[in-house]
Amino acid sequence: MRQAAEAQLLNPHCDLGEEGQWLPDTSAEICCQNYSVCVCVCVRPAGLRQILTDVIEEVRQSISLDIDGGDVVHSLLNASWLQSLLKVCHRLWGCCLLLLLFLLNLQVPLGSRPQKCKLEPSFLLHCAFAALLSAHDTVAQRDYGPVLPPMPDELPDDEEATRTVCLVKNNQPLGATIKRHEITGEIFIARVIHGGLADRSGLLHAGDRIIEVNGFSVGGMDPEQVIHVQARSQGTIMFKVVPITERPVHQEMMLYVRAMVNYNPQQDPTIPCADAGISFSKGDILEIVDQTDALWWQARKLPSDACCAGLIPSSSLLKRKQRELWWSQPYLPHACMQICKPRLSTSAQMSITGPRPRPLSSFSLTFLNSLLAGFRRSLRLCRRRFYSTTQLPGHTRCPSNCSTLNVPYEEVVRYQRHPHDAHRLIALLGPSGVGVNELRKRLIETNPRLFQGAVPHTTRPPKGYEEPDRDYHFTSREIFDSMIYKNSHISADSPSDDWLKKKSMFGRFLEYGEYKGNLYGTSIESVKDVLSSGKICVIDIEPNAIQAVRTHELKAYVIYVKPPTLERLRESRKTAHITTTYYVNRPFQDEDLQEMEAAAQKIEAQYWQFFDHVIVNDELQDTCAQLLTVVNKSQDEPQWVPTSWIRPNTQL
Ligand SMILES: Nc1ncnc2c1ncn2[C@@H]1O[C@H](COP(=O)(O)OP(=O)(O)OP(=O)(O)O)[C@@H](O)[C@H]1O
Repeated sequence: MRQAAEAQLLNPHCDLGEEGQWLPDTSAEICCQNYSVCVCVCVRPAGLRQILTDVIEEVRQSISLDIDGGDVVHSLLNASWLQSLLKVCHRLWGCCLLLLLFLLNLQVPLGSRPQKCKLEPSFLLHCAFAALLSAHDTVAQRDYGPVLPPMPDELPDDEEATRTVCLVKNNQPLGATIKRHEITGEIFIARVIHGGLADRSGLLHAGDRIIEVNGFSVGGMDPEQVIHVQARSQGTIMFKVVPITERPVHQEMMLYVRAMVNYNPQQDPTIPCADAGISFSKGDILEIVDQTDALWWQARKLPSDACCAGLIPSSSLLKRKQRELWWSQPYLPHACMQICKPRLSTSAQMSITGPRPRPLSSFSLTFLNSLLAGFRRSLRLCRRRFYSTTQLPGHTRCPSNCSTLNVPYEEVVRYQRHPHDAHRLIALLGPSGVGVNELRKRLIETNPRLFQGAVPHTTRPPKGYEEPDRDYHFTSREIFDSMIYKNSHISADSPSDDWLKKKSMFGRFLEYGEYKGNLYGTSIESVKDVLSSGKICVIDIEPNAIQAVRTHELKAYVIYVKPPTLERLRESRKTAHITTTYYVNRPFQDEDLQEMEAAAQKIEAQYWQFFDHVIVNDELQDTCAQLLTVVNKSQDEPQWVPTSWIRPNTQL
């Protein structure tokens, strides 16, 4: 029984009773002997009671919090205490099953039992109960080992309590890093990696001072030499440590983030241990399991079944790194600034036939410059021109506006739309010519009762066949300008300015632009009108409008339409036409396809982290089918969304 108990694999993070301690992992087989402090290794009923009490308390706290139900369930199911409880249940169930088998055996009529079953059922039952009672007595009397040598009588008062920990090496790393004290030169355990071998042993902690490794004193050694000694050991490895006296209380909390930047520990000279780091790319979801260290957090990349976490830079450290990198780059105006000026100048370069746009008033020019974006067919050429002429952004110098510099990790939660809630906005984007409009059109055609576009605003007069508020919201320039102003300056219900309040009743724009002297734009209100009618609103946006749609009220699901390889583009677009002017479509030329590919690279380099889904538009029919599936999933299945959408005022 004792051996069986010693071999059990239980979670070391849950204390089972005051003196109790989870048994170590079998794969580590820790033998714990202490020269002056006795470490008890047992499983006590009090411990189980404690777990159950914790469970009830945690559930009670979860209920009292006003948070998303799915989030609570997800947190509960992932909680370490539940995992521990399941392990306990698993083992208890194993015992019960054994007992049940004996009892069943007893129920079977003697005649029907196989001949080879020689033992009488009553005898088997007796043995089982006897073993059970004996195990109970053993545990109750605390008659378990290893039996430690008696404490020496004459122990000096200043004798330090030490702990000897013996781990059996397997092919897993130890899961701990060490460091040398700058002044004393002593070697300490710097950090224990969550879920690693050392962590699961429960016997090595950050702050423990290492005295010996495999019998060798580490006094005067460098951390590298200590690691060398450890690496040379075969079979088992033994540490003699002075345990840290006051272990920091480690509060385990669930935190999920979306990475807004790429990170590779192998290219980071400042990481304490590159092998302990994990790499991640923009858009990856990370589960932060430890934020104790202000500089280096521990995390898992999802989806993952790895129990061992890895090191990642903390939010503040990553911000600092991004800033340093940014300063080291050659100056490039940031896209959020570039997007304005080149647009105006390129539209001039483009020599679009027809009257030139009338000069904007200084008022509208200022605000148009701040968020100029193309809209529909009229400005597709501007988009194409813009992406083909601007530099690849890389790390551009715009510290105040660049979101990746300010928020390297975006806190996220799993969100499941309630059937009675408004649908999530579907925002499609991609390089010009890739097929965003084609896909949007086809999606709406599949079910016009469910899918609908937003009605745009324009300052141009209606054409004969156009119906106001169905084809366009035809507005005056004055109202359009006030909506642009509202975009930049006033909150939705600023009471101070009656004039603006009256003029801006149409709300703010997601994006807007000018073509041939007329303004065009998509307002948030137009999108909300569709959503509040119970339909799914499908719009196409410029990449720089992503931030405007990623809000609590619209909860946009952003789908990036990516071109296939150049080879496949040539093949699939043989009969397709590209829009060159308002009136002219012509077949794609190779140059168009190359421009599309280059534009795609630029968009991906800057905005990949915001894409909820990426669809490669190769075969049109296939892409349409994929799009439909993805859109349905976006509404019906849980998705990672920024925490601020669900719990405002959340910041890392
Ligand atoms: N997968 C595809 N295979 C073949 N042709 C396609 C495919 N996707 C789109 N097309 C065609 O490519 C052309 C350009 O598509 P579309 O107008 O939708 O581009 P876009 O992304 O909206 O770009 P822009 O805004 O510049 O027009 C259209 O003629 C469309 O029918």
